[in-house]
Parts: sequence; structure tokens; C-alpha cells
Amino acid sequence: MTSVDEKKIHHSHNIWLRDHCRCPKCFHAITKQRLLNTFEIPPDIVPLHVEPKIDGLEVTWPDTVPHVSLYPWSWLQQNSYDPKLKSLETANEKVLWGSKIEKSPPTVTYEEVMHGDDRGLFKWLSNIDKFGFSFVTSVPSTPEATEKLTERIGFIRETQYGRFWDFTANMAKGDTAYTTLALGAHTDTTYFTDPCGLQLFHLLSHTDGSGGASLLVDGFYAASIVKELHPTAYSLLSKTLVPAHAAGEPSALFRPNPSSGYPVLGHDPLTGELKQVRWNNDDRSVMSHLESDRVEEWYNAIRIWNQCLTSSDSEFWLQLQPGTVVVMDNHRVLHGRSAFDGKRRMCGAYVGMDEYRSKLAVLTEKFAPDTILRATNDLPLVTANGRNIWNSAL
Ligand SMILES: C[N+](C)(C)CCCC[C@H](N)C(=O)O
Ligand SMILES: O=C(O)CCC(=O)C(=O)O
Ligand SMILES: [Fe+2]
Repeated sequence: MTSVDEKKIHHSHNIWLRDHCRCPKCFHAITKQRLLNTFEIPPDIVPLHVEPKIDGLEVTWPDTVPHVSLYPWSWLQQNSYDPKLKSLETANEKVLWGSKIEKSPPTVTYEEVMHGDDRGLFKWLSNIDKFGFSFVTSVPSTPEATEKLTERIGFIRETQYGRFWDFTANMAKGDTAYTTLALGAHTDTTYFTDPCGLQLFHLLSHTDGSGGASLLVDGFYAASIVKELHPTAYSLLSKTLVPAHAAGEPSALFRPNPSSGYPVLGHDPLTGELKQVRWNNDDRSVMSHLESDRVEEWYNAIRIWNQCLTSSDSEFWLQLQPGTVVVMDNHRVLHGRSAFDGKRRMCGAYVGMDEYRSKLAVLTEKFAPDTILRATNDLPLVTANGRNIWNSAL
């Protein structure tokens, strides 16, 4: 590579570095928003001086008055891109589970969550982060207490079903959830641009009848089996777009959606990691853009998917009781119920994924900062990325 190319590459690092200055003039210390005008940085900016300091890389930039930036080593390590160093993710490993989770399901008590110093709330959200769901026991069996419990996580996400729902099988809304029918394993609001993050249920009462058991399935566990045993089906479930509007349109629930659809299995575009399961076969709308030679393999793929979801190895059936709340990550864990008769009253709510994740992040910082793997100062003095910048600047 000629020195001109090298110079060009190093310049691109320089503008990136200048744009990411975290000094109080360039970056609002409280709101964490950029104050600097990116577009006033000369594209070929080169530092006047670069010096490694104990707590970071100090770079002096040409300006009417030279501008000094300090980039902490941990910040450089965390945000390096050339090469991308080990990403310092929180040690939030996922524990995939099948029916055996019934032996020791993740649980916290109402007392832990509602009182004390948020440690109990952190335990609750950590359960959800790790297992995709958690029970909360000894909850007063009232909608009011359940709503207050939900709000410990974040504000409730209102939808066309209302804010905090308290429902029975009375068709109050145009949806089979408001009937006595069985519902197969599904995630909710698959027809939204951004399906709800958490879903919380509390069975308040069930009289003069039976049935209405609840089903939980770890969609990440089921997907791992499909990936292992049926890679072609897995790839189809990851690529084929399911149009995102509610079944039975145009009904009250019809929500014309700008996108042409979303896959059943959503992956992180950068890491390729499975990030979201989006599946409700009852709500699945018209598959209006399958290529004709894809129809058969699409149905083979969802048949395999359904087999994994409904296998006795995947299904965790439980009978909710008044006093026990279940909350799940609606991007990972599917839920369902068996048919029932009699009078059954269920309440609950949705919380947005961003509200849940930001609450978890704040609590992780407070109670388990060490799980946010930070670079220590005894890391190599400059990161590979830093070295590029350093060399180019010298
Ligand atoms: C009762 N509750 C509001 C929780 C759900 C209403 C039904 C939601 C719809 N079938 C879906 O799966 O998104
Ligand atoms: O009635 C239940 O147990 C759950 C029904 C359901 O899937 C829902 O309300 O989203
Ligand atoms: Fe549902």
C-alpha cells in the first residue's frame, strides 16, 4: 500500500477521533449529546501533537486555539474498530432452557422488587436478561398492585388494547385473547414496527371452570435446535419476510405498516447473533410476496419451527395462580394458553424494550459494574486503533 493510501487511511482515523472528543465543549457531560459541529472539522485534520498519558491518549488538534482531547484507554478499547477489539459486552450470558426449567424457574418476591434499594429490581431484570422471563411471587392479587409492580421497570406501553389491561373472555377487543380459545406459542404485537419488549401477566381469578394453563417457550432454545438440525429451514426463517400487519385485516387491528415485513428470526446485522423471535401464526398476515418456488419450502420451514416450539422438550406448561406474576421478554420467549371455560380474569401490561434495557443498564452499572468488562489501565498502552492514530499523527 503506497504511503498516500496509508496517509488517507490514517486521516480517516483522525477525523473519527476529533469527532468523538468527549471534552465538555464537544460533548454535553450530562445529556451525553454531541455539541461539536462534525461538519466544521477539516476532513484532512491531523493532530499537532499526540501523547499517551496515564489515563488515556492526549491529542492536541489545530484550531484557532489548539484543542486538547483526552481519550481514556478504556474508551478507546471499547470503541476500537480497526481492528474491532474484544467487544466489552456485559457478561450477560443467556441461559437457554426447555421444559426442565420448571424445576427451578427464575423467581423473585414482590417484597424484594418493591422495597429496598433496587437490588431486588436488579435481580428481577437480570433474571429476564438471562432466562427471558421471571416469576414474581407474593404479589397482592389486584390490578393496582400489578400495575405498580410493572411500573418499577418503566412506563407502561399503551397500545390499541389500552394501557394496563384487565381482561376476560368477553371479546372486549377484536382478538382471540378475549375468548376462551387455546392459543399456541406466540409472541405479541408481531405486526408492530417494534413489537413490545416485555409482557407481564397476572391471573387474578378463574372460577366455575377449568383449563387456561399458561405456556412458555424459549424461542432462542427452539431456534438453536432448528439451527443445529435444520440449517436450511433456519436460514429461511431468518430471511423470509412476514408482512407486518395483523391477521384478519382490515379489522380494528389493521395497522398498515411501511415495511414489507420482518423475518421470524431476527439477527444483529453486525454480530449475526439471534436477537429477536417474532412469531404468531394466528396473527400472521397474508404471505403476499413469496416467490412461487419458495412456497413449499416456506411451509416446510415453519412446520419444522412449529414442531420445535411444540415439542414436549421445549414447552414449559404452568398454571398461574393469583399472587404470582410472570413477565417475559417478548422478543425471545413465546407464550400461549390452553382452552378454558368458566370466568377467567387476567391482567397485565407491555413495557417497551428500550425502557426495560435502559433500566437494566442503569442497575447493572450500580450493582454489577464489574460485569461490564472494562479495560484496565494495564492494557497495552495504546490500542491497535490508537497505534494507527498515534503513528499517523507523529
Ligand atoms: C390481551 N393482550 C392485550 C395482552 C393481548 C391482545 C392480543 C394481542 C395479539 N393477538 C398479539 O398477539 O399481539
Ligand atoms: O390469556 C392468556 O393466558 C394469555 C393470552 C395472550 O396470549 C395474550 O393476552 O397476549
Ligand atoms: Fe399473547
